[in-house]
Amino acid sequence: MPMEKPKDDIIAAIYRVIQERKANPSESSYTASLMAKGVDKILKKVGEEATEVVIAGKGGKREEIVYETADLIFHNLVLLGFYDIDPEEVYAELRRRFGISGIEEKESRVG
Ligand SMILES: N=c1c2ncn([C@@H]3O[C@H](COP(=O)(O)OP(=O)(O)OP(=O)(O)O)[C@@H](O)[C@H]3O)c2ncn1[C@@H]1O[C@H](COP(=O)(O)O)[C@@H](O)[C@H]1O
Repeated sequence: MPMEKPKDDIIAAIYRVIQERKANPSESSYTASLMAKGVDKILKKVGEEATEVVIAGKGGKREEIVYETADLIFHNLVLLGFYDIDPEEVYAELRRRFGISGIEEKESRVG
């Protein structure tokens, strides 16, 4: 039976599926196969997908930028899943930065 499409936080929903695939791997799961290959394979995919975002960005086609960005976000979520880092931790970091100018933040860094 196909999974019901989540109506709210798609990132949280995908992360839950990733954690479920990690805990209960099956042969039909791409996520499980990636996890089984280890972190270097996940990192390779993140690198490839990031490069594809760059190529799509150069091409300027909205549809391709959206498609490749979705691939990159998904593979980033697999990396977070590998280390059991909940996307909420990334949201919290983004919330902490909210309203702080990037230039100001860089100047305030020590070292
Ligand atoms: N969002 C995604 C998602 N985005 C991309 N992909 C897969 O990522 C892969 C990347 O494609 P590529 O052509 O770059 O890679 P490839 O050639 O297949 O792989 P390599 O040979 O490079 O290892 C494809 O198999 C895509 O289907 C995804 N696979 C899964 N999800 C989500 O994860 C859920 C669980 O998926 P399974 O683990 O497969 O059940 C799904 O319901 C989706 O919500």
